[in-house]
Parts: sequence; structure tokens; C-alpha cells
Amino acid sequence: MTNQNLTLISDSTSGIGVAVTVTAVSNESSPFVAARPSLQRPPATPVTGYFSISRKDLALLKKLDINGAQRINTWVESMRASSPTHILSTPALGVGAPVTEQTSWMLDYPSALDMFEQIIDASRGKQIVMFLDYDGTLSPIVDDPDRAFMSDKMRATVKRLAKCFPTAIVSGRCRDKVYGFVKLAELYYAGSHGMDIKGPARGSKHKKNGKGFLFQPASEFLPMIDEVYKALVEKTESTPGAKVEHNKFCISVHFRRVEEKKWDELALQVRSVLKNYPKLLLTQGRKVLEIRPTIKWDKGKALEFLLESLGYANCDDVFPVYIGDDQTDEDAFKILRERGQGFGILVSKFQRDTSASYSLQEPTEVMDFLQRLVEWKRLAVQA
Ligand SMILES: O=P(O)(O)OC[C@H]1O[C@H](O[C@H]2O[C@H](CO)[C@@H](O)[C@H](O)[C@H]2O)[C@H](O)[C@@H](O)[C@@H]1O
Repeated sequence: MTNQNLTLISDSTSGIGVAVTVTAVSNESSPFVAARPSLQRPPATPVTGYFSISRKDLALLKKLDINGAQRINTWVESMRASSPTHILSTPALGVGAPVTEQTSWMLDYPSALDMFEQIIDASRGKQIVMFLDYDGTLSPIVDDPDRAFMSDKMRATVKRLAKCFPTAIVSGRCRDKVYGFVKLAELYYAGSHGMDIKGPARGSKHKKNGKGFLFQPASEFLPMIDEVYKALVEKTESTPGAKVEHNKFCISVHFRRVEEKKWDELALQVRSVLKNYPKLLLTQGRKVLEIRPTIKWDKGKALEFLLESLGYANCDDVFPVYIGDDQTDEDAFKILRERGQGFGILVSKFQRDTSASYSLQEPTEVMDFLQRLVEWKRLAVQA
């Protein structure tokens, strides 16, 4: 079964930022579904993406009654659907377990822990480069975004990882804030969904010489983001539990602590501010609406940029691994599929359409996987 889902629409004429997401339920015959993972797999057809829409198409969408109210509904419904309280838990995959959609999904996106040996085989002779999302990947999801701390054990693991492989954090958060959580100077950091990169000196092949550089492709949007942040704070203050987070080049409006019956109201408040800013795009994450500039830049572009900065632009012998839990991480998974290099690992307890190749259920499993990589590298160096 293929399930196509219009999430947001970019309207360049009326100025409302638009993103369209096509979602697919796992089905090998569907052109939208990533192929069963194979270490020599061909690039998969992109599953999600943002694109601008012509006047003609927009008129058609309007005819189909895809109006503002419906869009709000779609965001909110999508947020509800992705909330674990609305997803029925399914039996774990095991001998005798009934074949449910979840178990079949696990066959398509097996655990990276179970597939560790195969992953290592595929990386042989290549330089592994690690890309890690922060929230929901290195730290558990919590109610208060300001208290999304990673454990000391996770930090120690990531520190050891960075001694073995070039390692970057790629987050929707403001770069300084995510650095404040991770606190490891030996990593590279891409904040604001990749729009604020502190990377190595270009072509430095991971030789840290203190001459890192800053890359901020959306800097012209700073005044606009500040203005919209203030407007959103003011507009949403009447909604108990709503929180607006300034992520420098992006803004997050959090729904997690808002009563569900107030979600539509909050989404409408956000939309009423955003309608005056055609150059900003609205996307939806884990109980959050995210606002960002409409420039063609995302976590996938950030990954490519960092690879290039590290001197691996046109190399066949690089093996990037990207681990993330969010919709925005799909841009990076897609790039890896398109390049036919390395792979993505989706952190999720529940089945989801994804361009990743493997899965891990939660941050503790991410830590186990990273520890195994470190241990493998230690033994490989000794051998
Ligand atoms: O790219 P990421 O590092 O995954 O950042 C994406 C968003 O993560 C944060 O929000 C999410 O985590 C919060 C803390 O666990 C949780 O309360 C919230 O519901 C989640 O959506 C962050 O606060 C956002 O600004 C990031 O954009």
C-alpha cells in the first residue's frame, strides 16, 4: 500500500512557505519505498523533499480545497500520528512473533546492532565519517527542550568515537546551544538544520589545526528570524505550555506541553504570524513546528559540505554514517542513498517511511552502536 500525504504547500505567489512530503508505507512494489537494505544497494528514489509550486499547480491545490485551515489540520494530525501515545505498540520481532507491519518494517530496516558485522564489512578500506543528530539521538526526548541533557556515558562514548573517526553533530538547534549540551571541542558542529556550520579548515582531512571556519548560508535572514521570533512569542503567550525557541537561523514552536485540544489553536497562531513572511518555510517535527529560511540548504547539504571540507569531496574511499531520528534527518539519509556511500540509521521505536537503511530504537542503542564502532576500531588498530 502506498500512502501519499501532502504535508505543507509552498506558495511562492501568496508567500506562504511550502514543503511537500510524500510518505509511503513499506511495499516493495511502491516506487516511493526505499529498497530492502543491501550493502550494494542502488540509490533509492527520494521519499521526501521541499519544492516550490507553480501558480497553476497552486490553483489546482486550491481547487482541491487545500486551504489554510486544512493545512493546519494536516500538521496537527501528522503530529498526533507521530506521537507514541497514538501508535499502537507492536510485538517485538522474534521467533513465533506474528508478522505485523512493524515486523515487516524491521526486515526492511534492520537493527544496526544486529547488522554490525555486515556494516563493518562494507566499510573496509574506507574512512568512516560520523554524523550525529542531537535530540532523540544522543539525548532522550524530554518535555523541556532546555533540559535535553545527554548522559555522561554518552558524552564519553562520543569523545572516544571522535578519536577514531571524524565526527560531526548536525542539529536543528542553535549551534551554541547544542555545543553547550555536548561540550566536546573535538567535534564539528552544524546547527540550525545545517545553516550554521563550524567545520574544519577546508580539505584538512581531519587535521585539526585550530583554523576551523564558519559557514552561514542564511545570514541575511537573521533580522527576519529575530522579528518573527518576537512576533511568535507575543502571539503564542495566550496558549498555556507553548514554547518558542530561537535557534539562530530557525525557530521552533513546541507543542509538547500544550494540551492536545489546543494544538489547532497554536498552529493557527503560528500560521497567522508566518503568512506575512513568504521567505520562511514551516515544517513539522516531533511535537514541534519549525520555521526556517526557504534557501535550498538542509542537513543533507550540510553533510556534503562537511565531507568536502574534510577533503572527501570526490573520494570513493569514504564511508559516511548518519544517525538521526527526525524528519529533517531524512535529507541527509537521502543524500547518502544518492551518493551510494555509507548509509543512514533511523532512530525510532516505530515504523516510519525513511531513506535510512538501518534502525536503532533509542539513544541507549545509539550508544551501544557507537561503543561497538570504537571497540572494533581499537581491535583493528591493534591487529
Ligand atoms: O535536529 P535535532 O538535534 O534533533 O533537533 C530537532 C529539534 O529538537 C528539539 O526538540 C525536540 O526535542 C525536545 C527535547 O527532548 C522535545 O521537547 C521536543 O518536543 C522535540 O521536538 C529542539 O528543542 C528543537 O529546537 C529542535 O529543532
